[in-house]
Amino acid sequence: MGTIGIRPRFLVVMGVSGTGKTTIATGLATRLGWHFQEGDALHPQSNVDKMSAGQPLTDEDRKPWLELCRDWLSKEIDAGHGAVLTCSALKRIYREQLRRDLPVEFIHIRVDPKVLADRMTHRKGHFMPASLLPSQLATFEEPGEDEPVIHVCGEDHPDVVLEKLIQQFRDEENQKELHAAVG
Ligand SMILES: Nc1ncnc2c1ncn2[C@@H]1O[C@H](COP(=O)(O)OP(=O)(O)O)[C@@H](O)[C@H]1O
Ligand SMILES: O=C(O)[C@H](O)[C@@H](O)[C@H](O)[C@H](O)COP(=O)(O)O
Repeated sequence: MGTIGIRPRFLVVMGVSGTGKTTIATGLATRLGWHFQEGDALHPQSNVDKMSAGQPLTDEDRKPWLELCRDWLSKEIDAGHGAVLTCSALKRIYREQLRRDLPVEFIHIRVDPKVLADRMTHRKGHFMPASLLPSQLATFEEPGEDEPVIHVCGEDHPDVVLEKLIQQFRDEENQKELHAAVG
């Protein structure tokens, strides 16, 4: 158990560009004392150059990047330390690649596209241009019920999102303890 009674989890905070992945993932890592990795920092330079030039990535571009993301998760799982990674994880096959043989869960942040466009236009110091938002939205595949995904509303204040998530983690721990005691 961690310092506030929550077992280590291995989370990918996902969603299209501008949904607040970095904001939520760093908030969770800070509050829970877990390790954090910015998925954007694992992109090969060729991917960053492509996105900076306003070109969307292809499946082939994303494959080696997703493998680096999975490697990071795998190392954290071996170490047994709670961990949070940001990664757009737009398609089901990408999410399958990330969690292949690993107990990885996703937190999907939903935000209205109009709000996203506004956020991306005002965000400073980031390589991702707002012009790539339509291709992000077109590529995105809504996670299925069979995928290990928690959905959150990214239009709430980040503190509200974080409180709800941590409460959900606590509730799940309590349910497990109850089942163990009864069963
Ligand atoms: N819940 C939120 N409400 C309002 N603005 C937000 C929220 N989450 C993030 N932002 C802002 O939106 C922009 C994108 O957030 P960021 O965390 O970088 O998203 P992502 O990592 O998904 O691209 C930033 O300027 C950030 O401050
Ligand atoms: O798969 C992709 O097309 C990219 O990973 C993309 O989804 C990601 O969003 C960018 O790296 C920009 O970074 P932000 O998501 O932080 O805006």
